[in-house]
Amino acid sequence: MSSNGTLPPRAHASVDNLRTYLLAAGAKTPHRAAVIQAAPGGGLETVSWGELEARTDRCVEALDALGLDVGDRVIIESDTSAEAVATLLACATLGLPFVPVAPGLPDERLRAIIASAEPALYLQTVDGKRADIPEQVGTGRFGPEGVVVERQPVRRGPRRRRTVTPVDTAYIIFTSGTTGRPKGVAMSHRGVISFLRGARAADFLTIEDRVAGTAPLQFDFALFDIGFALSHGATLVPVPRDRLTWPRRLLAFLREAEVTQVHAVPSVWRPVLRHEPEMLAELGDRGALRGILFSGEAFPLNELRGVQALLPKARFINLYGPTECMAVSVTELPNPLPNDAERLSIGRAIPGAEVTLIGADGQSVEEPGVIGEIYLRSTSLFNGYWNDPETTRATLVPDPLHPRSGQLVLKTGDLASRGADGELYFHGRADSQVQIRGNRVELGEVETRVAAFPGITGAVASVLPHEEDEPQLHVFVTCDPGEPAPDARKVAAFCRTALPVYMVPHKMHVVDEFPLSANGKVDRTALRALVSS
Ligand SMILES: Nc1ncnc2c1ncn2[C@@H]1O[C@H](COS(=O)(=O)NC(=O)C[C@H](N)c2cccc(Br)c2)[C@@H](O)[C@H]1O
Repeated sequence: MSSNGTLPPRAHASVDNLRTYLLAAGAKTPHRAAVIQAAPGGGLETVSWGELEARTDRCVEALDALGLDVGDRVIIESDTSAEAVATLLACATLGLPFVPVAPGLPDERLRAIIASAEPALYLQTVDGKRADIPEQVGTGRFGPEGVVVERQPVRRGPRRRRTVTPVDTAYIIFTSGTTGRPKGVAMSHRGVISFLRGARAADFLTIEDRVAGTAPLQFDFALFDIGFALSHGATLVPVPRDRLTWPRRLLAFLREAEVTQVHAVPSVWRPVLRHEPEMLAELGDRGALRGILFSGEAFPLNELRGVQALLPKARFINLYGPTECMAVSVTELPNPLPNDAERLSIGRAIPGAEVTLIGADGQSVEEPGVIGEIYLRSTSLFNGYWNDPETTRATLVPDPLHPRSGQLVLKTGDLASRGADGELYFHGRADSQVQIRGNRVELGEVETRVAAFPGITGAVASVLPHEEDEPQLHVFVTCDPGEPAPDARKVAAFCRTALPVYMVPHKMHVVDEFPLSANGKVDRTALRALVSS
């Protein structure tokens, strides 16, 4: 009993809460595997649904004893694992927003997140290496046995909340805001669950599936992998980070764990295509692999075609959307893609959500092929940016179709057009739209064309400022290891036959591989720095 004689606040079983929603599917089959993961001593270990719930409740008891109140933040530093899932579900049970971070996060980044989120508690795994957590934050470690608190959190007065509601914040994802100050995306239980419910319409998973997740825990892709797998009663198979760096090790792990679905950003497949195509084909041919889900950035068409050719029987899902709404759409792509496909469909919003394209004139775009900015109406919209009402107001805006209604919609900053059948096609970020000689350049189109040149395996286009002249279009390319470097003039001529002159790259740079961000997306800023240095 807490100080004022009432029960500590908890999510009632009938109420939308991440814990209730993610454990529900396994409640009837407590002996089935909820998580299959690399065992500390090598090989694999299985954590059943019954064991996952027992671990979650052990964590709840330990956290409950600290007297924290609904809304007090808990940082969880870990890779995805059964222990991490139990700990974040325990936080959800008590209404403690968790802030997931991966072990590789630089110290100063963690300090910035702590300064912004002012967490009550910082938890890392039993073998975590992090030290020097600021004094005002409680610390502890978690493992298969539950949570052990090392430094008590500073009590912030009596509990004032009596229960945990669906609109309470489930987690805060800190993304690298353009200003360098971390931007905390606060997502509610209702938001996450409404997206996961809508995503089930894709009918992509069954309880027999083993879903490999490859995203770091600070990326909402990882939270989606956990949510999508567990809400279907399927088995989550977290891929250890050190397995991601070498294709052979990654594919061996997928084979050993008999994985049926792989969720990954497109860049995960680049080294696999380059070094171990046959091994990937085997996973689809004689192995269990039957589904690929990707998100985070457009999958380069030539690379997607390469993966599809090696997995002719697999289903491919393109998941698009910003963290501020978990995502917008879940679209199954044809395998193989039609030969004349020039860009990937991002389909249509999940059931229960609706996209409106808004043109430069602020009116809704109705004609096919015309580009507008994606505005999203949905119950999966985030609660706001942590401690930043101004940026929140610029992102959760009055419905442009009915400004007086009080309804808010998400202004995504992404551009799209609709095909004849109403499906959406992604045209990049509004803030990265570039003009050359007054013409809008579609970087994706430039990249697709350059990557089609014989011997070029990848292309990333970027407009770089030029001191005395106007901005110039550069393209960074990776090449077939066995082929001679392509002649820039021939590549330009190849582009000239298919693209308007202002979209023909002015300069080509050959790189060994594309630098990646912490979330595994191509790091365009790092590429641009190669030139200005
Ligand atoms: N499928 C695509 N084609 C093209 N461009 C994409 C795609 N998915 C994103 N993007 C771009 O990435 C931006 C968003 O970046 S983000 O906020 O870091 N979040 C992400 O990437 C992750 C994303 N929320 C996600 C991923 C998996 C599951 C869930 Br549930 C949610 C979008 O606004 C788009 O510009």
